[in-house]
Amino acid sequence: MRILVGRGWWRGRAITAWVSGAACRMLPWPLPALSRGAAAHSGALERRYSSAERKEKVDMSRFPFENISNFSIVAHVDHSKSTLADRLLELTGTIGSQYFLHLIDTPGHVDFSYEVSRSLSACQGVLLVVDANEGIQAQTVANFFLTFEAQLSAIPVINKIDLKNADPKRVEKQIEKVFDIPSDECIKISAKLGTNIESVLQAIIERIPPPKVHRKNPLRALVFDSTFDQYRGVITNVALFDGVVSKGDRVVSAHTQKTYEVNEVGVLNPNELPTHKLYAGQVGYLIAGMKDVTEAQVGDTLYLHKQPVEPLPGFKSAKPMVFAGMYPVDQSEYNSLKSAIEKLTLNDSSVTVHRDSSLALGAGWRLGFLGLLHMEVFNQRLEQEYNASVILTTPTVPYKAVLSSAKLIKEYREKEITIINPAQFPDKSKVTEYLEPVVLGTVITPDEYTGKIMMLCQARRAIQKNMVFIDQNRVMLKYLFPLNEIVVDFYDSLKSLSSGYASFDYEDAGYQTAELVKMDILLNGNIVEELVTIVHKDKAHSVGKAICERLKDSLPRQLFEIAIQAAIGSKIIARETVKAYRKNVLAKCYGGDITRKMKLLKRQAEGKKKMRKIGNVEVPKDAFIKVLKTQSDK
Ligand SMILES: Nc1nc2c(ncn2[C@@H]2O[C@H](COP(=O)(O)OP(=O)(O)OP(=O)(O)O)[C@@H](O)[C@H]2O)c(=O)[nH]1
Repeated sequence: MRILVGRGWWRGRAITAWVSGAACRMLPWPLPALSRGAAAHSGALERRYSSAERKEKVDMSRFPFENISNFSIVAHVDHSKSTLADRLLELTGTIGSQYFLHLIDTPGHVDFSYEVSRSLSACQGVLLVVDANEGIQAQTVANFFLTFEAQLSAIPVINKIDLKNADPKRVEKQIEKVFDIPSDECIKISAKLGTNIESVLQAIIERIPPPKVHRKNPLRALVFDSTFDQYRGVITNVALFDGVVSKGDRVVSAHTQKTYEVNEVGVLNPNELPTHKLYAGQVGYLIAGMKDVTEAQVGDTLYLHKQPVEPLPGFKSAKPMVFAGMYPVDQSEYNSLKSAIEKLTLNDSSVTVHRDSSLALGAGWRLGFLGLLHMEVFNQRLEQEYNASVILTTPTVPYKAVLSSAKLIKEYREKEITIINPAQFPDKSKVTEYLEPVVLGTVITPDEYTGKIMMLCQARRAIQKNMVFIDQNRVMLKYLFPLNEIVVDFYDSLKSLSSGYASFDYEDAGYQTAELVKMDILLNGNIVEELVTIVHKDKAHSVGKAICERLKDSLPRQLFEIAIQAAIGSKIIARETVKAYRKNVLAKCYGGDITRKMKLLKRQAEGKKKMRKIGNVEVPKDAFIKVLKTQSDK
């Protein structure tokens, strides 16, 4: 499964940037002919620095905030954020400068919408890039609304006008209809050929307001990203809203209240370039002896020791929304996998890790991720960078229960609990209601697929909220989806129903009441702990049936009949039977070769050791893997 992932995602540089939050680049503005009102000009910053200059450090006071633009590029996958950024860099790198442009690269994907919102809060404007052939897609809409919420100026850029099928007029109209931006504000470019890129730079200067900041106030710096460097510790990306910071200052994290001494400040150009100071309005990096990224959380505010300030609004701790069990394929690899997970989480504090164990799969962990893409990327990195082979179980979502039992409330010390592990699912008699996470999904599709897509959404318990034609033959559908219904294969189904043309994106929409039940799977009357599942009442039968069928296909026949049952409480809702059979491993051994017979019997005994015994039924590890990995196929 892969959702909204473009090629660019896998480029070395981009993957780090997306997983950990954001990366930032600084663009010196090259065109002295352009000016914004009465902005003061204050010297030039050359793009290439001599080693002497590097040693001396750049004097950032030469850039008054009126000459600074902090902006970001947002776009649907493959609509060419990277190509445009490269073009802008190329163009700005030619001559001296009057303006200081910070391009803050946001992760873009909905899994990281909190990181996107924090990165955007460091900006005053965005370039909203739309492909001239594909037009507005679901991710364009999601990105636009994040921009709108952050009250930023959006500059629509229609890219790829060189394509044979480009229809910039149609896209202009879509932009006007969906985002209410007059079509004459759209800039039409070809990032590939470099056509009209100057107009984009000009629009950044003219249409994006300078940051509203106060350099004389005490320091107030937003942490909008952080990375871990083995030798230098945590490098935080900061946007200064007030004040000044320099090497030797002592800064305090508003979130943890820990104090640190600043060892280095600088800007990213695009590599780290140390500066004397950073001033309000500027975006740069700060190194201050933080040991791991949990000390520099996205959205935190840094202020000067003994000069506390009101923290910047919007801080949230990372909230995992998708959980999955992770086990080494071979238990002998437990320690190497543990060390790989530790290394990856050093750079990504939003992954939660709890030790877990399963009688069938051995020792492992229960990991929490921001979303599906986040989970997939983490898994891919384990495989690609650490050569790890893992079993990742079907993802689940965090449910909630509002307790009515005084005893349970006392035990949990709260009335509303979050349930990550089905074993903790409280009985219906002890709760007022169960809740499930929901998301507001946007689908954009050519009209001809609308009927099929609506049926798919209905089958996933989604409630339609809106439907509009964004042009003659493209439809935008909005649905409220239970998160659980899209975590497994929704995106793949949508793509195959629409021959690849529909796009999908979603945003967090809180929790809704749900009729949830705990479903047990029994083998000859004994509960299989690994397969206990929380499901919606309406889906219990189909999910239970699918698990029973899958188990039937993967359980070897044994000397006696095996009843596979799905049950809610004492009520059986699905059943399959594996007929009795005796596997005679000696069947093909004619004659009296006793050593060969012994060998075959020994191998059979070893095979049995790998089985997990449930009651009198022996279940091979592979059967668990098959069921756990595909449990929510409907
Ligand atoms: N024809 C044409 N192709 C373009 C243009 N700009 C970018 N492309 C191509 O479109 C594809 C995607 O461009 P990228 O810049 O990688 O897009 P991106 O948005 O950064 O991609 P992700 O990081 O995957 O989201 C690449 O194959 C580019 O060469 C353009 O103006 N015209």
